[in-house]
Amino acid sequence: MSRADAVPGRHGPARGRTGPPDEVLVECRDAAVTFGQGAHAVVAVHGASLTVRPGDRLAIVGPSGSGKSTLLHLLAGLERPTGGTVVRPAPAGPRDIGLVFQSDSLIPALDVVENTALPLILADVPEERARRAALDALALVAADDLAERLPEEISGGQAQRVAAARVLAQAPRLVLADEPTGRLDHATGSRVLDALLMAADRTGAALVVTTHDPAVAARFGTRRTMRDGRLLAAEEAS
Ligand SMILES: Nc1ncnc2c1ncn2[C@@H]1O[C@H](COP(=O)(O)OP(=O)(O)OP(=O)(O)O)[C@@H](O)[C@H]1O
Repeated sequence: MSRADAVPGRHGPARGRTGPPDEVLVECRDAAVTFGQGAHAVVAVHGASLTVRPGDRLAIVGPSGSGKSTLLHLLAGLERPTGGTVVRPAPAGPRDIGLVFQSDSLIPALDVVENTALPLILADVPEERARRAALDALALVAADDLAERLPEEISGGQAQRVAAARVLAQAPRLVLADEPTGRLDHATGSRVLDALLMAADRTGAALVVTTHDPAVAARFGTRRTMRDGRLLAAEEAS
């Protein structure tokens, strides 16, 4: 597989926790996922090959049910391939992969700022520093006014912004976002996307999103289309 199924972003030089230029964060080699068995088997992903390196900006596009989320779950290590392999050359530590998923993943008993700071606290960042980083990240997605609220007191779209802020605060090397703007109006969606792209530029992270939205995909250096579980060839931005 050649360099850059996903190419580096166009948003300036990467800084932060960068590694060697050819470093691979995660690679799918002919990776497949079949759910169920026999007559009920659904092949969600057919033999996908994809390499993600620091600084990559990749949008996986395609219609509902085409396998985008399943591919993202493979990259995240949340789904095991039923065929082929997914290789992660360096073992992923607690702060190495940041996930922004469709389903609400906030902890009900923690308020918004505590939820946002949680990955840092789990990685032993001192509480006050973690809280400040969380508030900064919430401000980036215009959610700092929600800081003291519980998840049940915010809307689904606001929860999506908080999930994005949590990843921004964590500053992981690989950010995987499943339809990060799916439930947001255009202006708020743009703001979340700006924040994710800016944070990834700042830290040198790779950013991989799934999306239905061509306007979102257009902001990414590389677009890969999923169709009926098949990952089509790269279409690189000019
Ligand atoms: N846990 C599961 N068990 C059985 N089938 C599943 C499971 N998860 C996904 N599928 C099926 O696999 C296929 C791909 O689903 P996937 O969620 O990856 O698509 P998607 O492109 O992300 O869709 P959407 O844009 O609607 O989120 C679909 O046919 C779906 O019904």
